[in-house]
Amino acid sequence: MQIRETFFESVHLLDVPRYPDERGWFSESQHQQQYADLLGLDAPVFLQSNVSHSHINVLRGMHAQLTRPQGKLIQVLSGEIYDVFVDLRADQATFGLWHGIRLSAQNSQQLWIPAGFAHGFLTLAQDTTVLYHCSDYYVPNDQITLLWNDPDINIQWPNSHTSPVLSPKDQAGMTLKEYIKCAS
Ligand SMILES: Cc1cn([C@H]2C[C@H](O)[C@@H](COP(=O)(O)OP(=O)(O)O[C@H]3O[C@@H](C)C(=O)[C@@H](O)[C@H]3O)O2)c(=O)[nH]c1=O
Repeated sequence: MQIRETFFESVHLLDVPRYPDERGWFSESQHQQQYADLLGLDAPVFLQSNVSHSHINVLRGMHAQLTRPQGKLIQVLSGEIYDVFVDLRADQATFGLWHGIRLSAQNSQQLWIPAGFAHGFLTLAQDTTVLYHCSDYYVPNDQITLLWNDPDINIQWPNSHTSPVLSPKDQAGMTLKEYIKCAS
């Protein structure tokens, strides 16, 4: 497996091998020991796995958990997304900065986002299915939503001329300034 650096030192893009043959292809979606070695993590790394399916132009996020932050290993099974992560690690010089990466079902790339980031994505294709493994459980009362279009974060979403479809929770997300107050 090949590991690529991204804008943030601890966020990695992984090229997961695919094994094609006359039937189609095979690929491993999660191998505890390999990921622990590759990413320098302690096992157990993943406690919960999720799948979401979305129509085109759906924006989910930006989500984080305050006291039980989740690391996420993200992979697109069908369609395409623009995946975005915002650094919420208060002790980092990159606090409040964001980065985005396109992920698609065309390859078996996976994106590893460690705990401490808010995460979200915009779907760029109809019938987009995303699989992600999380390093901790979902704790609804612990979750916060950062506003996807907070001018202080200034995420440059693709197709910005059209309004994305958001859940009511995500429409009512907090700004980075509000987050700083609520987290301190
Ligand atoms: C995230 C999650 C949701 N749910 C339920 C709650 C709700 O009824 C329904 C939909 O939840 P949400 O609207 O929060 O789903 P969604 O907006 O897809 O939330 C996800 O967004 C992406 C960007 C992430 O990074 C994930 O960690 C997760 O927060 O599913 C669970 O049962 N378990 C879970 O782990």
